[in-house]
Amino acid sequence: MRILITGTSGQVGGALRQLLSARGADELICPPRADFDLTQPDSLAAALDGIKPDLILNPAAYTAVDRAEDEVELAMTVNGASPGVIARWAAARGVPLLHVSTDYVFDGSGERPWREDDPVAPLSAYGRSKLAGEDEIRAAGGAHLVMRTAWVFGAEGANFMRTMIRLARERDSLRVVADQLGTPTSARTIAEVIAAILAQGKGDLPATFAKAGGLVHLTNGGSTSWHGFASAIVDGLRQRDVAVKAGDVEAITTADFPTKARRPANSRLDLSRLAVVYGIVPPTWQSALDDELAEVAPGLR
Ligand SMILES: NC(=O)C1=CN([C@@H]2O[C@H](COP(=O)(O)OP(=O)(O)OC[C@H]3O[C@@H](n4cnc5c(N)ncnc54)[C@H](OP(=O)(O)O)[C@@H]3O)[C@@H](O)[C@H]2O)C=CC1
Ligand SMILES: Cc1cn([C@H]2C[C@H](O)[C@@H](COP(=O)(O)OP(=O)(O)O[C@H]3O[C@@H](C)C(=O)[C@@H](O)[C@H]3O)O2)c(=O)[nH]c1=O
Ligand SMILES: [Mg+2]
Repeated sequence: MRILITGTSGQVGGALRQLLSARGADELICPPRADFDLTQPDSLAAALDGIKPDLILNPAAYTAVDRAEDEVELAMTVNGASPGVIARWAAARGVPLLHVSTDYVFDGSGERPWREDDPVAPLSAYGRSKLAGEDEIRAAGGAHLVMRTAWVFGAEGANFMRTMIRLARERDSLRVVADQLGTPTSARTIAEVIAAILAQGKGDLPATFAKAGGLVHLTNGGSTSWHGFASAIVDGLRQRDVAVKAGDVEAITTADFPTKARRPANSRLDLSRLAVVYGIVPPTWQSALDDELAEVAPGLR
């Protein structure tokens, strides 16, 4: 099978490329941004005609949450309009599309984890742009699976774990918000779950996507706050004998840490559908963090 993977210089695309190429069963086409530019939706149909994929995996996105507040149109084009073009191309040719979306489509109200059919109400320009992408894909009417994930981290790429590692080694103290709850999710876990679903879909991927109604939540197991995540990162570094300058991580509130974009207070995603439909129960976020720290720690000692 010819699989197009977008965004392979990013966390999720990179992990997908690594995992699927190690399995060696498929031909992977991983264009750099210059050859598949989501800021240019009008160029994508011709690019897709040239690539001729049998399956499209689309993790590429505009992911700068605060900057999106000042680049609303650009974020909308990359995260909304372009996925729409890809989805219509795919629907017209019977090519299944797997797309990655976000917890930031929710407003973060309430106390329980968000289910797939709960009402969406994004608080940020990034969240609105990702919701637009979801809507475009559903409207295109082809075989699709939108996977909403959250708080993506890993040994590579720009992410909160790597930011905290850098700050903990540079600064005397860390201050991190304790009133936003969610689930850190490793890019590796996301790639493994996607690969497992693709394996289940061998022969009839559209039916496998349809079993979930085209939408499924996917994070690691458990939940914490950004403060809890930061504390676990610092503890994990110490346990691995990495010198850390910062003392305890100070718990602060969202009001103490002003940012351009608003973020959901309750970002936890309910994983029941993933378990019921696909029989997949991802590892806990602590176990995923352990795996990533094991990879980076040797280089930090
Ligand atoms: N990061 C997170 O915490 C979360 C992410 N998500 C979603 O998961 C998906 C993957 O995120 P993640 O891997 O972390 O993202 P990254 O920011 O690590 O990577 C984004 C990728 O998209 C590519 N990209 C950005 N703009 C364009 C463009 N105009 N044309 C082509 N390619 C482009 C980037 O390429 P380049 O290197 O050229 O910039 C990069 O390869 C995204 O859809 C995101 O919305 C969901 C929840 C949490
Ligand atoms: C760096 C830093 C951040 N924070 C806060 C700000 C924010 O509320 C929270 C996380 O900060 P970040 O900027 O890393 O997170 P953010 O960029 O909002 O992460 C989001 O990215 C997009 C792409 C998604 O889809 C989401 O699921 C989510 O992962 O931590 C602190 O409290 N102290 C700090 O020193
Ligand atoms: Mg960020």
